[in-house]
Amino acid sequence: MKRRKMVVAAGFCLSFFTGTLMNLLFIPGFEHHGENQQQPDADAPAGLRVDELPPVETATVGRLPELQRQIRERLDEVLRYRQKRAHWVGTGPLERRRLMDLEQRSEWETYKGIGKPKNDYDQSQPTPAVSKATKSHREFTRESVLGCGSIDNVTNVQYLGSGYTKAVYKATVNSSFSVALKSVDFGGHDMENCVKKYGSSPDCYKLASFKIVKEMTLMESLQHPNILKLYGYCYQDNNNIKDTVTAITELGSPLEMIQLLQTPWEERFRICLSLMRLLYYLAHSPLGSVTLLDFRPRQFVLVGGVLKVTDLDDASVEETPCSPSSPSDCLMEFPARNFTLPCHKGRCEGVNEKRNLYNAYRFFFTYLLPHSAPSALRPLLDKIVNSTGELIWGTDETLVHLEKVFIRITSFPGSHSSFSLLTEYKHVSEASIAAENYRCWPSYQHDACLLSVFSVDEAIDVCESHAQCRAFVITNQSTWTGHQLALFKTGAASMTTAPGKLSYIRLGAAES
Ligand SMILES: Nc1ncnc2c1ncn2[C@@H]1O[C@H](COP(=O)(O)OP(=O)(O)OP(=O)(O)O)[C@@H](O)[C@H]1O
Repeated sequence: MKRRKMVVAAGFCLSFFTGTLMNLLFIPGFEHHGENQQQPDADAPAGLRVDELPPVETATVGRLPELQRQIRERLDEVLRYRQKRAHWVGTGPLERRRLMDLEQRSEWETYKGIGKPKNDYDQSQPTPAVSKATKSHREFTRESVLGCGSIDNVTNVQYLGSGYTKAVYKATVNSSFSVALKSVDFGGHDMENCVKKYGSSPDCYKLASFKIVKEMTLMESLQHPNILKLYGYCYQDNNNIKDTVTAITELGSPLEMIQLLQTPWEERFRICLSLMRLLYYLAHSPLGSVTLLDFRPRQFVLVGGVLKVTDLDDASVEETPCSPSSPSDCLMEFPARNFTLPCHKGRCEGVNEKRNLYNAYRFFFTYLLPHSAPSALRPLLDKIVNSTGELIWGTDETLVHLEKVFIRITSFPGSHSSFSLLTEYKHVSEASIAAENYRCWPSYQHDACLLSVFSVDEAIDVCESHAQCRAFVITNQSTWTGHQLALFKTGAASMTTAPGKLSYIRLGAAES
């Protein structure tokens, strides 16, 4: 943690003086090959200084074949995904480029070819726009594919987060387009532990960078609205490490569970529905049934209220092998309970989708679904939560039930609606109430009571249920489900003209 902060601090100090991303963060991938190499900086964290690493000790030399074996395994895994993808569909531009690289290299050499564009461009593709800074073979930029040239002059760089292996930064490309830049965190736990054990920074980098390469491969192979988009990548030398990789992806905001618990139910439901649509896709993906082995909320981000998975380096398509005579082969263990799945044709049946589903239950559904849900939907939601918690349903059936909830909330009034008291409210068209706010929960606005309602009837019922409510405004905004947002008020003295808005004042309520 301390080291992480050092990296960030050093990065921001440097950025202040130079204004370039390269100097900013020491993100691998921003040093120009062939240009003046960055001199080791006194402020740079030790983990980044390959030239200052202690010599490889005799004790670590014997362990290097082990490190090479791990690198080899990661390479093989990426190649397997690539083959599956190639069998499945014609390749996209990024993938095509990588496949061309792979074809032309010896197998062992391929680790550094993955993701790296060749010198010459595929003639069947439009000529890339090569900027002044994109003269080396490391550069490629196409209309739809970002490369090193696109991130040379990024602005507004901000540290977003880091995990065991990677560090992620937000940056603006062309002063207009925000992206996330993901690279190996040289000061992170993964690199630090590896270098401590094996003493070889370039090899440890290679091992760690395969996580990014795998993630990029999966992002390209698995195209879904709930999987973060890969915009491109950049391979460049960084200090003494060749071919460091930076993935350029869609930008999201990290998921904060505490914050989510305070958001209106409709938004929480949206996240659960997004997640279930993702799990359905993963269960039937072109690569096979994909499981997310590391399924914590921090592996997801929100993009405009939609949940997207960002961390794919722990995704797997391997289905646990089993023998029918050994039921424990298919034991799926979680902290609070275990499940034993059937063994079918030598594989634990549905293990990948069931693992995802139970994780969705324990990290998301149980917290986000029932809590302050409309009462009319409670039976259906309780059934979803119970069935996923017991793994009674598979992914398909769970999605069907969540889609049913979605249809109900978009077609029928919410739970509040019981009977109309419309005659007890005075209706004023083209009017809003500027002040007289009070707070309620769970509001779309922290200092006011802004709730989603299906109809005026429902807004009246809400107002009747709040002791402070004397009036409300039906705004011209709506939520993602199409429900209107209504602003509840303690009075109507501050009423003003407001085109498109409707105010309702409780009869008998003070208007002045
Ligand atoms: N595209 C993105 N937009 C916004 N934030 C992101 C994005 N990608 C990742 N993050 C944030 O950066 C953090 C680290 O990214 P990531 O999970 O890929 O790294 P990691 O080293 O694999 O982490 P872990 O130890 O969880 O496996 C994430 O927890 C997330 O909060």
